[in-house]
Amino acid sequence: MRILHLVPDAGWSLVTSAVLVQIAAGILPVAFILATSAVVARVPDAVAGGLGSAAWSDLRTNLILAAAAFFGVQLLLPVQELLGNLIRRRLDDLVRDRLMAATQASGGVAVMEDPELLDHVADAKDRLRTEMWSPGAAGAGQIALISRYLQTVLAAGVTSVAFVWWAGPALLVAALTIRFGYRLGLSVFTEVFRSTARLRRRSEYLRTMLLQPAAAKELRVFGLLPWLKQEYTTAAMDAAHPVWRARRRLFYGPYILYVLVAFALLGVLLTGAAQATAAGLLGLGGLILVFQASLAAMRIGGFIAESDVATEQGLNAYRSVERIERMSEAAARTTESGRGDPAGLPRTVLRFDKVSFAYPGGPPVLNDLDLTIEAGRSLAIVGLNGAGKTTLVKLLARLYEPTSGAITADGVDIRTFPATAWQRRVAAIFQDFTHFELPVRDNVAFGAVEMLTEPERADKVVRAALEKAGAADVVDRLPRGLETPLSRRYAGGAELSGGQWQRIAIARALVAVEGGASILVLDEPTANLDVRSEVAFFERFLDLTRGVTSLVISHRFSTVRRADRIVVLEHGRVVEEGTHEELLALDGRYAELFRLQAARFTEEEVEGCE
Ligand SMILES: Nc1ncnc2c1ncn2[C@@H]1O[C@H](COP(=O)(O)OP(=O)(O)OP(=O)(O)O)[C@@H](O)[C@H]1O
Repeated sequence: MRILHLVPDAGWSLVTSAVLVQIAAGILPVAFILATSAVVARVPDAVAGGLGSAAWSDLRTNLILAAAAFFGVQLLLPVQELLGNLIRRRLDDLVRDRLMAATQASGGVAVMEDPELLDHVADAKDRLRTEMWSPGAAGAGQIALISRYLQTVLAAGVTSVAFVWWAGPALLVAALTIRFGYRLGLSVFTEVFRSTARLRRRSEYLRTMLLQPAAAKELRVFGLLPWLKQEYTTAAMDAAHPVWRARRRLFYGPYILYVLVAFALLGVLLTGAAQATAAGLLGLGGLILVFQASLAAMRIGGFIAESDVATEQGLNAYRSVERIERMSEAAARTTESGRGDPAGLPRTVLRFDKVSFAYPGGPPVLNDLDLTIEAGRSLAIVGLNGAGKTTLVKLLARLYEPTSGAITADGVDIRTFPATAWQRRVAAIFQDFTHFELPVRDNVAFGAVEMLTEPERADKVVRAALEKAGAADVVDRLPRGLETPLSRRYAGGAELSGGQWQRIAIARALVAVEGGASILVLDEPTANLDVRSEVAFFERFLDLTRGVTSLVISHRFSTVRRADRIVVLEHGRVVEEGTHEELLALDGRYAELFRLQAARFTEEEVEGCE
């Protein structure tokens, strides 16, 4: 029923045409059986009457009818397939759109990291890619059943009329019982298959690692290829074994039952029909009719290639899509329900007020954190690995929501704005920022994507940002300038170094500021820049972003010391804050870390001079 509700979305005219064709495809085989039996019944009289007799012309008419029914069935086959394919494609396109809309419904990313959601996404994506087992194929498969059921009912009816009244009901009960038993087995099997989604996801990940260039360097340098192949084989077998076991358990037994019951019932019916013929109660044509119609009626008990697996697997994929929609809608209700407008904020201050946060199922990362970020000033955050610096920024960008406490902009809780609206205020370049395999222009203009609708302005702004980020000369050297795709996988594409990519990302952030973002976050912005470039960048950066609220996370003290204020994060709390000089004078954690790093640099310099 679930899938049937979806079917009309393929378009009424298409669905109506497909249903009509299916009805014809259900009637024609029974017409063929009737006509061929009539042919057999008329042969003795026609032979006796000779050419030109009434019996002969009767025989000819029935032969023509049988031939017409036969060719009708053959002609309808490609039409059934074509209409089925159209329905499948249309429905799959719609389901694909729904899947994409669902995964983008929330401004937060927590739901996208939920393993349950990821299993459902993997399952739905897999099934949509196969086409044979997709929700669309399930819709088309349901329609294909019309001809099968119609044929069964008509053929059973024929046996009742032509032989004994109970033959038809007996055939129907036997065939449908076997069919529903088989379908039940199929649905349990599909559930078993679905439950292996996580195992299949792991084996798919290992296979992708073997095939894609991302891990090619490490796999070779560390000699991981044999290990990975073994691991992939094990993972693939772990995913396959439960499916194979279920297949043996659920299908072989019912299939044998089907064959036995079909044989027994057909044996009784056909022996009865043969005896009736011998006794002169049923003609030769009647015997052939009962024989063919009984076989046709029982056929529905077996496997129906164009429908069975597709409907079960497609339905499961559709359930996954519905589950994703429910999970994403629930997430979006939390992140997008605010109605406020954050335009122009913050004018004075951003505040973390007793903010605590833990990733789902994980230990606390932030504990009652209080932090004040003055608007229009620069703030640096330092702390050891895992202290929660990036997490703090993710909360500020509303990629996650605090477990308790609140983040406010000029005193207004930022949850009163839709997350997607608030995110337009924030330009963040994360440590693991995305290397879009797209032209330089897009990579930079994505800071304010609406700019791409005005190519001339976009080019001007992009060039200016590249200049400021110190990446103009890198781009000038590229074969197609701003048009160069940043990946060797495309003709005329180029691969950039880590530091060059970082400059591109910084330019992206500057474009975002130009586009109206008022909070600029740079997480380890200079980690890939050499020391001289880093110093030059920061001097320029502070000038460029004057008046913008900027947050910089860095392990390099040469970077953070230039910020207006510095906070030290430890165990999910701010443990020290002040200017570089104040924190040194405090002689606490910051001073200790600074001295450690300074000592290392001094040693390196001394060694370098020796
Ligand atoms: N998506 C995530 N899901 C679950 N746990 C996470 C996630 N991201 C980070 N963590 C955990 O949260 C803690 C803080 O991580 P975070 O990235 O905020 O630290 P950080 O201070 O930025 O560290 P680094 O200096 O190494 O970048 C770590 O223990 C990490 O394992």
